[in-house]
Amino acid sequence: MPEKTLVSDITDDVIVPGVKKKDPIVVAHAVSRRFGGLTAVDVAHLEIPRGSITALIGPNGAGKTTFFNLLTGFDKPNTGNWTFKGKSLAGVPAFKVSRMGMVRTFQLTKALSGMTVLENMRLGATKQGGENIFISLFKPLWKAKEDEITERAMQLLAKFKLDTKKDDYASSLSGGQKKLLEMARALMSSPELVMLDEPMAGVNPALTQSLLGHIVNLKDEGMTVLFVEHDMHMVNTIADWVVVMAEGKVVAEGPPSTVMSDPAVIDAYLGAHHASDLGTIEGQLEVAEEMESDLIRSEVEQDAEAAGIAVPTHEPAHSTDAASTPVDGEEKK
Ligand SMILES: Nc1ncnc2c1ncn2[C@@H]1O[C@H](COP(=O)(O)OP(=O)(O)OP(=O)(O)O)[C@@H](O)[C@H]1O
Repeated sequence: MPEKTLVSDITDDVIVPGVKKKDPIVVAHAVSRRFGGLTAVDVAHLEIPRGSITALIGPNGAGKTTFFNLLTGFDKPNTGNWTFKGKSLAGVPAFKVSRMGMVRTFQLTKALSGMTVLENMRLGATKQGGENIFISLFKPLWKAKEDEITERAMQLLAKFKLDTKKDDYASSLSGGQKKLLEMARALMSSPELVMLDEPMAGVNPALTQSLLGHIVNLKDEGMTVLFVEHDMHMVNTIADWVVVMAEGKVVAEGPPSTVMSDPAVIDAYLGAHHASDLGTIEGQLEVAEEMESDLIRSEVEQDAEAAGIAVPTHEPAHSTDAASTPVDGEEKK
């Protein structure tokens, strides 16, 4: 079990959606994005705590990926502003955002299939020598820069156990290995905030533990992590803080233990009209069966175990078994 950041290190305020953090790395305010008549994102206020692991959860279509796209400059909002390390990022294009230390991965990996693993890594390096006209004129200067980039790439590949695959085409990697490559590539720019969109989706169970370990390591190395995930076991295990979105809005936030049993969160997943009494273990078990997902499951399991009630097993909404592993990393978003 990774060491969790104390709630008192994150905030001293009463925990409500939009609560102020002691040391926020991102502060978003009044951010909205509409697609025709649909408001996909409508975040009144959200602060992401520095040096912690924050999970962004919510039902399908809640606006999580769209919010990621906005923060990282891959999409433009209709309204709002946000800062990263105190600097305004609204209107800053994606490549500049990553240079400023905020990088992201995608729900379906964007490893370039026709390039080798090492070439993919080298693309992740920012401020390459060839981009500077002065440096590009002097071979010793750009050669030294190139060597430095390759060395860093090889160090990261070794860490992610992909070094023996450096000359393989990215297309030959499994879904999980592509996720690892994407994470390793994101680290080429030495970011301060790493944003991961569904890091566990399509990953073979054999690699999930390794991926979890790598995410926890990012925090141990001083980085802030923000990740979107449907796998509630993962959220419970590694997140210090959980933000819940529904219909574009932040409906709840807090430490995993309280958020998972918050009726507003259960409503967000199930709709407001369900009969189960969430105040009882039996009621929680009914909800767990009804929603057919992992939400609140680990909480319920712990409570049920304590009360000696058997918990029926089920597949998570977003299966992580090998059968669901994408053949190739072609992106949907
Ligand atoms: N480019 C687009 N054009 C039109 N509608 C879009 C576009 N992108 C997203 N949407 C809509 O915006 C809403 C939010 O989508 P988004 O992908 O952000 O949700 P999500 O919470 O990431 O969902 P999931 O968990 O399924 O990935 C959805 O209703 C989606 O259909």
